[in-house]
Amino acid sequence: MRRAGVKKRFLTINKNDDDEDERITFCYCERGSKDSHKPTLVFIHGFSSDKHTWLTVIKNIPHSFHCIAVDMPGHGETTGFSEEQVTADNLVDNLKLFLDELNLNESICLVGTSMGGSVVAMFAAKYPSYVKMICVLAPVPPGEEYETEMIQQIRSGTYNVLLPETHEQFYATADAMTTKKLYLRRLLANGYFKTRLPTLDHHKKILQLAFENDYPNLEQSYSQLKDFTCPSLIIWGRKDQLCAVEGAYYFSNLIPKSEVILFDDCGHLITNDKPKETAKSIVQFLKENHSSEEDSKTDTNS
Ligand SMILES: CCCCCCCCCCCCCCCC(=O)OC(CO)CO
Repeated sequence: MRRAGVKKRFLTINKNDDDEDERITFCYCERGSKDSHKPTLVFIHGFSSDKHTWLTVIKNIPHSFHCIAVDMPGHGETTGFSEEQVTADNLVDNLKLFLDELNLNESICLVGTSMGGSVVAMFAAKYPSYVKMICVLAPVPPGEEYETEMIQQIRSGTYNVLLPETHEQFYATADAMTTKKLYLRRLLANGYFKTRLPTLDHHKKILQLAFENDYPNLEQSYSQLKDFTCPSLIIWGRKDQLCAVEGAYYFSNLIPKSEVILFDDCGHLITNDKPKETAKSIVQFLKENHSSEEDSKTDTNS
């Protein structure tokens, strides 16, 4: 792998022994191993992105933390899904399968960005016992109240800032999504047009279906978070043009034990614009919330 200590792994799951079509292979990056004293950090990327988006953050997290960044169905090197299967419900349930297979079913901190943040929020609403804490970075807020011009343009088919097709559009996307030039350089270096253009139609289809089927139900899908009692960290960039920063307060009003951090000079791609600050915020949040619980355990034992 590109960074020291981070290994790339594959995990195949047979959902149905009699049917090869129901075999899925997750690809993920892992650093360290499970530690009974600390929650494992599991990272979920956004739409048309992949596990590598987290490397900038993970490299700023102390090595004592077990970290996993997984490619979600329909993305990266995870295989075995058709576009129609990449729905919010499926992403949530397949994430559960993945975690079950790795025995990570009670003490994780689930971290997600953008569409991945939405998946994390829905996962916590549906399977609260799996998580100790969640951290969402600019998840998609529900409804027209929070709808930005960019979301409107994507939804109406006028212009899709998330899937640039020409160099000109690519620069416009970089300008709109990030305050740092790094994003641009990294993607160009990786050959954006070589790696992304072949998947363009595939991602167009996934996004179109998400807007048709999942977007109208977001409020409903998030609603159970009102009973979610685990500590939740909400991170947003003040210069986010895609998911309105006011969404941070939608989530903090919904989730009982939540905390908001807003970054100045930060666009929608938080892992690109504020990798160090994001890592620092997550680690501090983990320490504050996890150690207090350990302390109280020690107190009752003594
Ligand atoms: C298929 C599951 C549906 C889940 C629920 C979400 C439903 C609404 C999706 C539409 C809104 C899409 C905006 C996402 C932006 C994003 O993810 O940005 C990436 C860069 O492209 C950041 O890394």
